[in-house]
Amino acid sequence: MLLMLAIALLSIAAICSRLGILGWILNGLSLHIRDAPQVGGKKPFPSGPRAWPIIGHLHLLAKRPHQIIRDLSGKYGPVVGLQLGKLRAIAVCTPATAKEVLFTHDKIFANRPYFQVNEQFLYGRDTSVVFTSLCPAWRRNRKICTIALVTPRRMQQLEHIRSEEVSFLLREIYEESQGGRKSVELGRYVQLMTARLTLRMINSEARFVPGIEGLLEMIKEVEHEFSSPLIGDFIPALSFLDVWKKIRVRRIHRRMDSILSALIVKRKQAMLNSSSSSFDDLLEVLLSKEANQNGCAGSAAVEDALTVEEMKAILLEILGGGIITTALTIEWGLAELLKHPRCLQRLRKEIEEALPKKGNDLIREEDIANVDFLKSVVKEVARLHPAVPMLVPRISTQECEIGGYIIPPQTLAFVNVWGISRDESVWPNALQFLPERFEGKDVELRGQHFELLPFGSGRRICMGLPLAVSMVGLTLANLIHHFDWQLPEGQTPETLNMDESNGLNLNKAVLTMVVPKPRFMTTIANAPV
Ligand code: HEM
Repeated sequence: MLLMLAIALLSIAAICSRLGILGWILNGLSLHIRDAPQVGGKKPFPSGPRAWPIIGHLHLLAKRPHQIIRDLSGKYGPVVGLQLGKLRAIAVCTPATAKEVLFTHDKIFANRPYFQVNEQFLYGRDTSVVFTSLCPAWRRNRKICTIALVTPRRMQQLEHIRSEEVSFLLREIYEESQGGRKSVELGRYVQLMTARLTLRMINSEARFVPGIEGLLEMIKEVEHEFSSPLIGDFIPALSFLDVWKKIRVRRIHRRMDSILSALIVKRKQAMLNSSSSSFDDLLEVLLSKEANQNGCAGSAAVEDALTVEEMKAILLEILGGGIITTALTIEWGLAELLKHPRCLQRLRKEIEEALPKKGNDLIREEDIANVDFLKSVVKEVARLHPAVPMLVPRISTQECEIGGYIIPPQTLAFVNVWGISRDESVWPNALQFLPERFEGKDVELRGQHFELLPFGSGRRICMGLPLAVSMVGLTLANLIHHFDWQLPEGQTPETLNMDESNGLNLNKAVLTMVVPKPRFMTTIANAPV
């Protein structure tokens, strides 16, 4: 995981300590990052736990770092200081310090750190959105994607795709469970749905493209590699340990590249063949900005033109950024509702009361726009199970002050939104699933409330937020309206496993197996394929 380095070094350490050598040396050499004396009332750098020689705290990030950082913050306070090989880092763990990073010093922390894996997957530096530094290319790419995918107007235009995909999900679950006779792995079908949806927004012709399972698996492989930077990024002298990972990344990248290249070539051909038709998707928008030999795109300025590599990098990030995160949130959401049948019943009742004609039709977004309890459920799921628990890391460009500490430039910053959500002093009964806590409260997911930040905040806030929130609400509403959910034999709501597994995203450790008993046979049987 995050650091193969830690594993490699720990294995070396394990072997050596068996020989009785290294354990002794490391123990003697380990450092404590301590509060240095205050200068003018400010403290130079936040304290942290003992750092190992060379690797510092890299080993702490190897497994569920958000949990480890939360525990450390209990001991070291709202800002934990870390040393990750050659890089200094802070992890902020309270709404006030998160606000300082994401709002007060938004511009200073609006850059992403550079890792070699990103450069390899994304065809160079600053080619896309998520891992691009704060530069004109980032602004341009983010604007292109926002306009093509998630402005209010675009959300409205693409509503039919979201509905069709939810409808298809209902039918697929129905069929796979043989009409409610056997259990299904919910997360898998939800991931396939979000994958199909994203692919259709990128390529409107992709509706019946086979091989979505293969693409999903590849995206998971890409994400897995992204989640563990190379050792050389932190300790250049040890970059020889990266050799296998580099080979693996090159292989996956080549496979992914051939898919993206084929997509672009096919579309260019289709655009040549049909001068009039409009594809109305992200691919079309990107290709309309393709740079010609002079580096321009039609009449657009040079800086507005995109190279083919930039297009592929953007496509890869949109595929990688939205599919798993949205699916995980839906899966955690249904699992919480199954664990809390009272909430499920209340939600079902309030949805049904809001429907224009009760019965078996697919629920549309407009039907549930005013169901406040659904909004509360979505917020509560995102609070307890933020799919990206420590946001995407930022890096500072100037010296600034966080939590009374002076933070030098080039410091990595993690915002532990998972930890903030589970802090009893911020959220009473923090570990309980209580959607009611949002009733009558003006707390939204859009990054203005620093106690609730599953999508981040500031200029680097999640670009896909409106899409993600709509899909989570729409899917949960339809799943509980169209099915009665039973747990497989021997399981009860109380024993439903809610453990987290390891990884960049907040995956469930144990698959959610459920038996969906259809409530209205006709809708599901007639759902479009
Ligand atoms: C429940 C689903 C999702 C969650 C929890 C989520 C979460 C996040 C988080 C935490 C960030 C980093 C924010 C920060 O650094 O402050 C982010 C960035 C981003 N997300 Fe999402 N995301 C989700 C869905 C999506 C979807 C559906 C898309 C695209 C269609 C998307 C596209 C992006 C992009 C492009 C960025 C980079 C923004 C930038 O750096 O300027 N996300 N997301």
